[in-house]
Amino acid sequence: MSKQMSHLDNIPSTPGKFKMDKSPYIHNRLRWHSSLAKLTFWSFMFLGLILIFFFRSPSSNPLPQDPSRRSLRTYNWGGPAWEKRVRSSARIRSRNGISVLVTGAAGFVGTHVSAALKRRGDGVLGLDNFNDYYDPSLKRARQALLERSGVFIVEGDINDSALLRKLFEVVAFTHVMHLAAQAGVRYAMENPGSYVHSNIAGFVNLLEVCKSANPQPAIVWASSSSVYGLNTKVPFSERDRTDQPASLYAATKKAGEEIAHTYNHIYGLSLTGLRFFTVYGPWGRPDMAYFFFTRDILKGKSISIFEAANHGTVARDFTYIDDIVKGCLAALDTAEKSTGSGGKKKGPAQLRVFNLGNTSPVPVSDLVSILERLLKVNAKRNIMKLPRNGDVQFTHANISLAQRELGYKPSTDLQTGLKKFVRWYLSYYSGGKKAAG
Ligand SMILES: O=C(O)[C@H]1O[C@H](OP(=O)(O)OP(=O)(O)OC[C@H]2O[C@@H](n3ccc(=O)[nH]c3=O)[C@H](O)[C@@H]2O)[C@H](O)[C@@H](O)[C@H]1O
Repeated sequence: MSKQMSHLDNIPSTPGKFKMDKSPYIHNRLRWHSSLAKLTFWSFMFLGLILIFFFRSPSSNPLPQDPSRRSLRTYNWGGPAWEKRVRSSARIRSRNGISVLVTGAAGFVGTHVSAALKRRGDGVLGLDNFNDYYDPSLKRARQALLERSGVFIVEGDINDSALLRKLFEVVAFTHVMHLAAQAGVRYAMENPGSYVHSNIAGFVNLLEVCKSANPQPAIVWASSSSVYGLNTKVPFSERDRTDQPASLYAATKKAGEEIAHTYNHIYGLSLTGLRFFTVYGPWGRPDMAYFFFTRDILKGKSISIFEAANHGTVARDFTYIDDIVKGCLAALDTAEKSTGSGGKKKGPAQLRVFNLGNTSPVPVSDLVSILERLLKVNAKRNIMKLPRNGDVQFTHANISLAQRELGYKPSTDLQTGLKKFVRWYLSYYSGGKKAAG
């Protein structure tokens, strides 16, 4: 040890100043003491700086940035007043009505579906964790909208088994409309954990509680067009292969479909997966292209429009929210009862998957042209190669199965749907509200 010390000590700090002392041992000891004092001083300074940084850092906020950590937030639920609100919101107010737990109720599709169910007299209880994947104030505004129509949204996470069990204790839900998920194709590369947390762990947790509920509810849930991945056969049919996902988001939705199969097979849960195709409309998601293109065109910022190799067109089967809502309600109305009870299967149960698309793909550049006309502003177009981050070149739904079984018949073209979106956007973000992001 001392050998090593003197060796380190003898290395000159400044070249040319090296001089051997007559008493190297004493000299080295003095230098060692002063180094130790310096080291202690700087260590304290460093520690102090770390502490200051830690306490001032935004990551010590109660709402951290990482969604998987965000969902570890504790929520306040329970108590007689809370139970009363839950019961009242879930109370059926029409003959033959159903009582539905809607997860992700403050989300885009969740808000529209909850409002539609409530309008026709069904009992609706919302559940949402209000995470900040995108502007939470938009979720709060949707919550306020639902509140006015008598829908209560419980604040909590689908990973919280105690909360879910409590909800089923208070209300014997006939159906669950499961729309809570980590959405977005490209964000999966930034935060893969949040997809596993919500789309896989959260879904399994929900199914675990549903399988043990008595009676078991029938479950309709959001899968995605992205499960078709690299499939090139068009239009995409439910019979086509879905084993080549192009993003982790798609892989977690595909996993969800397999998990649904398992719970149907073992526990007799009635399960219907809906493969949504790029849903858009008023109260939409700010992370989606039509939404942030609108914001950026209005701000005069350039937008990136993706194109495939050799100037290939990138297109989406954009589907208007009202059509999707009709598909969701039809799926709930045609869902058969689950067959199990007390966690045991009593007989075979219904297992379905449907495409809910518009069956009329539109190139992204045409979407931009429509927005330009509606906004009366020319977009600053920046044509870019389709990045390799999960995007696929095109989507196109074959909807004949949904047509046959659900009476699903989309009726809104992109021009009409975007007109409604733009009208909402302009009114929502006027009056002091700022565009998200
Ligand atoms: O159907 C689904 O299951 C998914 O639909 C949606 O995914 P996508 O179809 O990828 O929608 P979205 O991001 O709006 O991009 C639209 C188009 O704009 C192109 N695009 C995108 C961004 C950009 O900067 N430039 C661009 O050209 C882009 O290449 C694409 O062609 C949902 O977000 C997703 O959660 C999931 O529900």
